[in-house]
Amino acid sequence: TGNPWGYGKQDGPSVWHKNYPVAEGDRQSPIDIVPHQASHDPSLGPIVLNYDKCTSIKIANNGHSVVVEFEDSDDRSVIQGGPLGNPYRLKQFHFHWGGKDCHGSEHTVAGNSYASELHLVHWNAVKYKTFEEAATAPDGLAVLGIFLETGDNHRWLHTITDVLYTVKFKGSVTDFKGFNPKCLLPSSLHYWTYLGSLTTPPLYESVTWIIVKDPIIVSEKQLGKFRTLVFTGEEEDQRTRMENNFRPPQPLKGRKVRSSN
Ligand SMILES: Cc1cc(C)cc(S(N)(=O)=O)c1
Ligand SMILES: [Zn+2]
Repeated sequence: TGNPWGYGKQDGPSVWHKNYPVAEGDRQSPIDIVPHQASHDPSLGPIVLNYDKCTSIKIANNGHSVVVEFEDSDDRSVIQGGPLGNPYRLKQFHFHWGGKDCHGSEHTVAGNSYASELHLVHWNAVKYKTFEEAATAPDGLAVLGIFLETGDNHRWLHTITDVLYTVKFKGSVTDFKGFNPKCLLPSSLHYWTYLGSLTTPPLYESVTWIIVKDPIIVSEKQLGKFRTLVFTGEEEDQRTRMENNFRPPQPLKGRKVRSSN
């Protein structure tokens, strides 16, 4: 029941390649985004989110992050436009964060980290029958990345931080209905986009990344509540705080990053 991988010295990003050789592949994520090297592509239209009918189901601690899962048996909540050739269905969202505010995001911008990064994960249900199948296809997933910066209190994030105590331990799950993640987006959806991978094992190279340029602002107190989660299960004697669950930037290997504008 041990963890096959983690974020520690012995099982962290620097050794993932031993069990997951794709870790050294040509389209790995995250990356450092250098704004002035991103090519502005006028053909890149706006990102369109249709989340009004989204159905959140539960919130869970999977031993790596805190995840909110959605009903994805039909096209009730999709992302489309931008670099995407068809609509992609919302499946879940989760976060990555640091032990201190100076780091925690996965993508960096001109070498700078944010305190946290929100990932809204979508899958190509037009071309693939299941999420699992899409997750192994080069055009299978689309992940919308939103940076979190500390400052004022975020007026809606409390809906999530108020229930984190119920999913403190790995394997815990709580009902979480009626949450629309649209409330976690910044006003402008200008973005960078590039072809990459899942940022945790199995690191499949199946993600079209759409990284929103503007961060959302959350308070240090709100972010601190994420750090009360633990990587370990209730039955384990270890209580390892869940923090620094981010992979550092990976080599670009000649990839182009495009900018919406
Ligand atoms: C393993 C894994 C699964 C999912 C759905 C999403 C990711 S990520 N962090 O690339 O968004 C990783
Ligand atoms: Zn993620």
